[in-house]
Amino acid sequence: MVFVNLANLRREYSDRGIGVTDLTADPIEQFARWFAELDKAVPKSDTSWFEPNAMVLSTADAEGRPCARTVLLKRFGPDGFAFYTNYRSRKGRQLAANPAACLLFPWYPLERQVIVTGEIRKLPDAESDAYFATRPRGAQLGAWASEQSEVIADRALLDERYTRFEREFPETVPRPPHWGGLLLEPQAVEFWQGRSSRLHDRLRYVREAQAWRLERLSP
Ligand SMILES: Cc1cc2nc3c(=O)[nH]c(=O)nc-3n(C[C@H](O)[C@H](O)[C@H](O)COP(=O)(O)O)c2cc1C
Ligand SMILES: Cc1ncc(COP(=O)(O)O)c(C=O)c1O
Repeated sequence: MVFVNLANLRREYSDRGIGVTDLTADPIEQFARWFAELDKAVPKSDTSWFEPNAMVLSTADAEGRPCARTVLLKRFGPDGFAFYTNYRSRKGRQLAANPAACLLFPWYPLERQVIVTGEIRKLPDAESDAYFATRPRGAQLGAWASEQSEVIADRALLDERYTRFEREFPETVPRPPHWGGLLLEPQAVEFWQGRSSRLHDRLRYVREAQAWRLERLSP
């Protein structure tokens, strides 16, 4: 039996604070600033396996049971945060029943996290088509081969399906109708900056009728 005590794993965070006046009026602009800082700060060597656009997507089923997984952010702007997936996957089915969701960006290299909550809707087919066309052929065929989130008896079945679709689509691979983009429209965006003595800064934008309200949360 394994028992591992991790109580001694502890880091003290630096005191790179954020104040209300440091932030832009619009959370998407603020997100763009932090994203640019992260991109600059993180080395792009092969040995540093860090995906700056990776985010943890949390969803819940109709009964409110939560689950989470990593997905890649593919664009963000005034309308929200977009990623691509299989609409028939577990997350796809959950979101069809309950569009409420949360995105968490674990930007530990800068002692930061950003948490976005809101509702998710499908991107227009034309946008999904355009994005799908930019993916490498292997990933395009993979989207056909994988019945994402279903139990499979054997890895070989996946490879067989891949080969079958490789033959079916010798040239252009069309986008599977069950694969495409989802957009989270933010209702609240929290920017978290680690500080000493666990007295971190947390500043949250909350959407109101005309503008965003900015509030400070206790750490
Ligand atoms: C770094 C990373 C990036 C990922 N990006 C995506 C993605 O953009 N879209 C996706 O469907 N799955 C992505 N995955 C796989 C998901 O984490 C997950 O296993 C899959 O979507 C099935 O989730 P579900 O069963 O909850 O629907 C990624 C995994 C990792 C570790
Ligand atoms: C299953 C799956 N779908 C989609 C993506 C992200 O899209 P793309 O492959 O176009 O980067 C990933 C990225 O890891 C993935 O694992």
